[in-house]
Amino acid sequence: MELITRTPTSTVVVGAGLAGLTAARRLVDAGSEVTVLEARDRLGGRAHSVTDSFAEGQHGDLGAELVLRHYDSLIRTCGELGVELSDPVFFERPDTKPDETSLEGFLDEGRIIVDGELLTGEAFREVDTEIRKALRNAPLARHEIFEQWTRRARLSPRARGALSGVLRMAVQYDPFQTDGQHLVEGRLGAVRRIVGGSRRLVEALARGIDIRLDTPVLAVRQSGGRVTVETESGETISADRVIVAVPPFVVPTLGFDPPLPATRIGALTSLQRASGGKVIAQYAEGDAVRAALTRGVFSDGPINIAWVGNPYVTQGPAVVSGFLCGADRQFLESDDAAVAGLDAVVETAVGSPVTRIAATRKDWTPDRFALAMGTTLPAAQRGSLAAQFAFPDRRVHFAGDYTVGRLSGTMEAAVRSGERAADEVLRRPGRMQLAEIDSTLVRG
Ligand SMILES: Cc1cc2nc3c(=O)[nH]c(=O)nc-3n(C[C@H](O)[C@H](O)[C@H](O)COP(=O)(O)OP(=O)(O)OC[C@H]3O[C@@H](n4cnc5c(N)ncnc54)[C@H](O)[C@@H]3O)c2cc1C
Repeated sequence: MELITRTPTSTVVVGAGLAGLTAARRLVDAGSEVTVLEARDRLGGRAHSVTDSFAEGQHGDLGAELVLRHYDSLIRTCGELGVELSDPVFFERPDTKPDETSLEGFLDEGRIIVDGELLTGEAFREVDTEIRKALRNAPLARHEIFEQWTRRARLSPRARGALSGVLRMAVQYDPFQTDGQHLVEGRLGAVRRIVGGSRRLVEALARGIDIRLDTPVLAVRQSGGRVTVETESGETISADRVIVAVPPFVVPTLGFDPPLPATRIGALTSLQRASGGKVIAQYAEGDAVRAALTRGVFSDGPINIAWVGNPYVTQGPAVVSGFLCGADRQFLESDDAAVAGLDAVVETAVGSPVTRIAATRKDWTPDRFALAMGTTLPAAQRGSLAAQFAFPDRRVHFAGDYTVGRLSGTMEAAVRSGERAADEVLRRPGRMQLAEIDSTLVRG
């Protein structure tokens, strides 16, 4: 049953990441009046491409980069906006068999570094055989923590080391925090990039939208059928609806009046944080680096994986992205340690010294507008958690990569959530489901 109501005409979107920009784009395209308030002096949030110090106009992505084959909404959006995607690269072995787990798909000669040694020949075969035997004889139980499984299955330190890099490909947690389910379900498959960096999508989404940068939001207040957003500088902006599209760990830093329900706060504060970020460097020996690292090289060190960030560039220097994730604060906090760590991974993979042209690094954990790289919702509860996070609170809607179940913590989740939040605002113009009446009209 539906009730005829006034069509919402104005919306404030808080946060100009992929979720907020997707929502704003959809609303503007539907003829709505939209204002986006963004805390930073730039767009994109955790989709952040940088070019400044790199030679030959190359870029690096300090945040989101890999576009997976099942990113349907993102791939469609790129198509609609004329944003080019690269050809795919396989990180897993392209010949991975249907009955192999994604973890087995990553077991590949010459692509895993343990204790500073690239596993090739007999050394690789030993580790490969041991891991496959362990998976067969003591299969990972559903939701068993990865570290627990390596002990139950009596893996040698070398095999554990090999897998500690591989497992952080799936989620950026430490082995003692990673649900083994993430490693056995699904496949990464072919991986594409946004040509020119994630900023190309960000710029295309933002075109023609009223966006105010350097405008951190302090509080969101609902009363009298309107929502008022208060900024840190004391400005207030009223609208029919608000879409809050900030990262999950930032939501508890905003004031909500009336306060958010206890269940939502409880769920938000229980989320696991993926700490860390990326170190990116450009190397002069482009061909050698491309040959060794285009499909990614795993390591048991703090840089768990490094890959060529611009594989569609086939000449000149190569840009390499290294993931810095986990609890090793020394690496997360020091430019020198992070860059030296990436150099070591690249040199080991290439097998000879390399010349670094430029480098940059970002740790997202202390960044007050992110407070982490992100989160992957726990496999066992992701459906219920995502439903809770996505549920509107009267006139306040929520978007962001944590409000989508299976793909939480990805660009695809951010885009899908933005579309969903915009549709909530636009839905059935002038009509409201009976179930929403209490929350949006009676209590609002
Ligand atoms: C290092 C790293 C690598 C990644 N790699 C990949 C990858 O390869 N593939 C992939 O799919 N995903 C990847 N991700 C995840 C991806 O970046 C995110 O899932 C996605 O960008 C999240 O978009 P979002 O809009 O939900 O959040 P965000 O991008 O974080 O956007 C939220 C916005 O809200 C703003 N904001 C925060 N607080 C306030 C406030 N008080 N007032 C106003 N604005 C505020 C922020 O500044 C930000 O712009 C990676 C992330 C990181 C950090």
